[in-house]
Amino acid sequence: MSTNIVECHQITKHYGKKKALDQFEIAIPSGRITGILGPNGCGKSTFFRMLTGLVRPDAGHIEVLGKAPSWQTNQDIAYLPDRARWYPNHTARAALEWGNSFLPGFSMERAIQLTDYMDIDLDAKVGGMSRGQEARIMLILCLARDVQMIVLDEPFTGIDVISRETIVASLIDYLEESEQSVLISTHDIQEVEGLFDYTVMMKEGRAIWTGSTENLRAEYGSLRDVFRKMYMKEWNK
Ligand SMILES: Nc1ncnc2c1ncn2[C@@H]1O[C@H](COP(=O)(O)OP(=O)(O)OP(=O)(O)O)[C@@H](O)[C@H]1O
Repeated sequence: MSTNIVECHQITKHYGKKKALDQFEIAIPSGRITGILGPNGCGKSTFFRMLTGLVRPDAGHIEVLGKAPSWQTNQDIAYLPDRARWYPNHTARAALEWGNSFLPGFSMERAIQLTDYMDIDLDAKVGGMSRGQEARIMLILCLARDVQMIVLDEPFTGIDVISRETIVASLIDYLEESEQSVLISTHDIQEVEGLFDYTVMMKEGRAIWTGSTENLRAEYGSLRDVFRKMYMKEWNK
């Protein structure tokens, strides 16, 4: 198998007349925490849905973990869709029990450790939790799986800065021990800048920069500066 977990060549995807991905070209190495960064509507979720076999390209070629994505990809990838919510009347424990019954590679032991680590009361109902606590449960459902790849679509949206800092710190600590490859999309780089060791910058359905975050910083300054340039259309690459 190649050392890249994801390879996309000349991917195009339309929704009606709207072009969501435009000759999208990318190679993502394994074992990294990769940030997929870009403004609203640049195609991040479309790319993630394609990785998990939920959408197909109109043209081009995609390989994930050395194979074309399909419904079986669920065996190898833990995917957190954007705007994912859990049933409000269920407890955190019920969410984990569901994960244990239905998600391939799920470890109840690891899930319980993570709830302890992320300070979640197992007997609390999700409906009575804060947005940040619920987000942690959705993350735990992904992180407790022994899969090669974890894909998190906008996991920090709507979460306040303090909770976000806590979640990011837990993620960094937890993933340091792991050999899993993690892809995280965000349009808001505040407080997550230290999380990514590999970065893909997207704009208007294209990957406009891909490489180690260290190289990106050396070339252009902080991710925040790069982002600002993108928004202000100063980016000519
Ligand atoms: N099911 C759909 N039907 C029609 N248009 C869609 C659909 N899904 C996405 N789009 C459009 O495709 C483009 C890319 O959307 P996508 O959700 O992939 O971007 P994104 O970068 O994830 O955005 P955000 O950060 O706002 O979640 C947008 O213009 C969006 O409106």
